[in-house]
Amino acid sequence: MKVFHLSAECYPVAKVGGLADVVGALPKYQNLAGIQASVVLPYYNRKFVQESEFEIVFEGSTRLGRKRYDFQIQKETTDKLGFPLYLIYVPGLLDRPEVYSYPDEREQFIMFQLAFLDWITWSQQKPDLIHCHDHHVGLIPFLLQHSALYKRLAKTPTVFTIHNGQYHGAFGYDKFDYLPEVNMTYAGLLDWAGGINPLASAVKCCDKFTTVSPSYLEELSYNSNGLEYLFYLERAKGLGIINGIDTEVWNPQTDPMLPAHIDAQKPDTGKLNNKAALCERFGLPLDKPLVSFIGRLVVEKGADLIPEAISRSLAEHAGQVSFLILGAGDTVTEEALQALHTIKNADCYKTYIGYNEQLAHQIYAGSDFLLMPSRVEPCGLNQLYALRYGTVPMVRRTGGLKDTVLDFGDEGGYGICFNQASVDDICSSISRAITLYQNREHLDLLRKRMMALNFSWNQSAQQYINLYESLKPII
Ligand SMILES: Nc1ncnc2c1ncn2[C@@H]1O[C@H](COP(=O)(O)OP(=O)(O)O[C@H]2O[C@H](CO)[C@@H](O)[C@H](O)[C@H]2O)[C@@H](O)[C@H]1O
Repeated sequence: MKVFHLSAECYPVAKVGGLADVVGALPKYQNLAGIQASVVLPYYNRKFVQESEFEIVFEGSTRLGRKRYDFQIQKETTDKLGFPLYLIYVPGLLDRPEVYSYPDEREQFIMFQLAFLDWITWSQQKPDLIHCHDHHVGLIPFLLQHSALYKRLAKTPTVFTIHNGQYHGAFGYDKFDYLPEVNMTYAGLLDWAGGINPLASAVKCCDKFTTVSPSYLEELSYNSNGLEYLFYLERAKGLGIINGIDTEVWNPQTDPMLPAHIDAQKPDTGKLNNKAALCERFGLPLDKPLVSFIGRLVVEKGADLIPEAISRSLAEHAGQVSFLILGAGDTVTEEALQALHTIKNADCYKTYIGYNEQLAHQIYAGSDFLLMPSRVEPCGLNQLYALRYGTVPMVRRTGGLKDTVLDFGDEGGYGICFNQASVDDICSSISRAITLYQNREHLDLLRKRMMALNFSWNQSAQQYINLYESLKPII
């Protein structure tokens, strides 16, 4: 079975968040399970691309509005990521370093989709299925079925995975002419609330949509930034499949980014050595429980609550807990986190504003607790990395966090769970963390329990394959 994954991100080529981790791992595990899964990405002028070798496998040109663009399909020659990787190179549009935030982002992603469809149409390929990830490639299911240009592929099944239902990629009808000629009888399938909405269109037109956890599938019907009714209507087409993690990249016993490795059977020494290196780098005390946060500093992640929760906890538990934050995002939150460095007890607090992959690995390994007070969390990977690195996740019960973390107070549990994305709930979970840290035997038991959990991709990759198989008769 031949499947193309289409996405804006893929680790290690271009990563902004968890989408990259999934697209960089799922196809690898699917190939190991016996299907032929490839990844198609926009071309990014970044380190991985500069340091790898590519061959041109197709050249074409396609129209976007009034302009015609030449494009190339470049294939990485060695398949070193565990799957064939194709980049779509469009001089002047898809040839830049950043993944998002260009003023012509809309044009970039439409062009990406059109060039992909042109390529597989003109090169006479016959994929068994096309798997699209998030709104950046949400127009594919509609275009396949309702543009005469791609008629040959019209019956190709499509799966659409929602990693984040808050972002839809919507745009106005003034950009309608960026699309190729489509059958206007069906143009309503592009629409939501008077605009072209790629996420809504994908949900309407795909054969099956998936969410990255079962709980998130339910939540979309009451929290999806305006698409609630659509998700309610289309609920029979949805399936929740929990993300896995790439256990080769995220292996505490071999991870080259760590100063010390962690043995899952005897985690204490490895944890301590990692914590010592981290505390030394940031000037934090080694003998206090270290609570960390890693992620985009946005409202969805509850990042705006963190500054007040930290300042309150440092006042209530002076000298009993320390904090380390790694992230970038909303300016107000970044500034509030920076301002905390000047408060009383600030010697137990450090923040690093920016993106740093290696530091993230070191924080998962060297922290005692990882805080995730998310308002919305479709799956969450950070808690899975924390579990694998023996760090107790402190999570708000929502989406995938609810599906993957059991409170240590419950039988067989290992994490700290709370119900509200509020400063109060975060502070009480910090108090629980401090108490737990004082009971070293219990903490050691939880670490061993967490590190024995299996969140590898094997099972979820197979669930996707089963889903693909179930769509085959449509061909
Ligand atoms: N400043 C920084 N420096 C270094 N590394 C950083 C970083 N900020 C974030 N990261 C890394 O980026 C990834 C974030 O993963 P999440 O699952 O939290 O992602 P995100 O919300 O982007 O993705 C969406 O898609 C994923 C995948 O489906 C879902 O799990 C998730 O719930 C959904 O919101 C992790 O690998 C984390 O370590």
